[in-house]
Amino acid sequence: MHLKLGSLTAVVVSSPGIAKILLQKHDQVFSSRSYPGAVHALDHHKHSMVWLPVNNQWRKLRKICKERMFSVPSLDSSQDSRKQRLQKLCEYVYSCCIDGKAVDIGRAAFTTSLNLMSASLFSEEFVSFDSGSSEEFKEVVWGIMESIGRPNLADYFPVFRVFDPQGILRKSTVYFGRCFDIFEEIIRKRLETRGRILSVDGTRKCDMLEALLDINQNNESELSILDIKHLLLDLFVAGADTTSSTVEWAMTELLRHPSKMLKVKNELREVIGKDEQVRESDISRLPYLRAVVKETFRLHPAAPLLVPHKAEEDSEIEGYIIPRNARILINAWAIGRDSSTWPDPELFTPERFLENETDFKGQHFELIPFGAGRRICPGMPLANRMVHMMVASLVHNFDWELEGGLKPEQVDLDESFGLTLQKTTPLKAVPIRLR
Ligand SMILES: CC(C)C1=CCC2=C(CC[C@H]3C(C)(C)CCC[C@]23C)C1
Repeated sequence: MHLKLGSLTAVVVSSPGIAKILLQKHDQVFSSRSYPGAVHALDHHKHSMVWLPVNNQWRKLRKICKERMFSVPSLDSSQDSRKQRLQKLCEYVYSCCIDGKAVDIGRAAFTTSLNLMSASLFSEEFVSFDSGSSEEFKEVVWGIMESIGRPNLADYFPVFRVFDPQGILRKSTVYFGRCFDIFEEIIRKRLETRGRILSVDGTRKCDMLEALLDINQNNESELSILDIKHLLLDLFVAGADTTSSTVEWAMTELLRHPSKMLKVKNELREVIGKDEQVRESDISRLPYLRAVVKETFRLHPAAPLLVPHKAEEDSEIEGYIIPRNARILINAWAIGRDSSTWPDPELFTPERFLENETDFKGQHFELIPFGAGRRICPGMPLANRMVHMMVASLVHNFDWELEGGLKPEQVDLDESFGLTLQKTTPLKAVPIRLR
């Protein structure tokens, strides 16, 4: 589809075949980014792995993510601190259970996602479920999502850019600045303790910040402290709301289909054991849980149009002319509901993934919630663990009743699209203690 958005030309791709051509076969021409004006805040576009074109700086950041932060050994080493944060989620849900209070699944998952990210990055807790302590960080990330998510007139009519008519650039600059202040404090404290620990060879933390500071301390030109702050900003914005909205959609679909909820519960009870907790290494032994997550990614991709690509030069694809500088939107949402690819696309049927090996890791273009090709989401390995572990913990440790005696078929699937695909009415469910 070709859209004229003000002075911007957009091309929307809604079929797996064309997505494969743009993201894999001809990915050189299409692997740059077309980005919203807000990304200029604090010159983020000059440092951000998400928004940089494919150049040496971009390759360097991707290499650090792949080898030092999201590799299996690196993720395994921060597994225990994530486990503690999941324990906190279960304690919070348990407290609601005792009070007979409903849980806002999306909000609880957002807090947990932030804590799982900060556990992996800094091995420390960031936000708590009740308001108050470091609520500020939650508010900052929320604010960034909100300000970037809103359509910006200046993006479609560049002549307005200098006026910043909706104040989006100004707000983003304030939010980014507050984020950087928080990161600066964490980095300063860590550099101090690192100095002491290295001298008395105490137990160093094994989190991603250690890996980043190792690189920075060895070769400042390789990765500056400023680069680290921009990278942390990308990771939190990319990893928090996307993970929590996916968990909320998964729980929504399971509450709409009690028989599927029961199948996940039974699989967890058989494989893990009634009184045991799920571990990240168990995920590969839980095929039905994995099928539920894949079906959630198919119907409710957190970034329905992925991250906008840009055509570097005029090109012809399957007879269509894509003009230079066109904004390319890959419609992962439509691809996941394409009736010529998926039988009964509207039905939530995880069973469809039990017969075949279709996966979401970028090989199968009919399921690309993380994108594909060289710009595929670098955080996918961590996202994969967080989503499976949050759904498994909520389902394995509690039974759930819909608030206000709502019937499963009454749970609505309305979507509101900000930056990520939000559920319009937050999912509220009452936890019933199993044991
Ligand atoms: C402006 C910066 C902080 C920023 C980084 C990453 C992102 C931003 C907005 C859109 C957002 C999603 C597409 C929802 C998921 C991946 C990360 C990304 C692309 C905003």
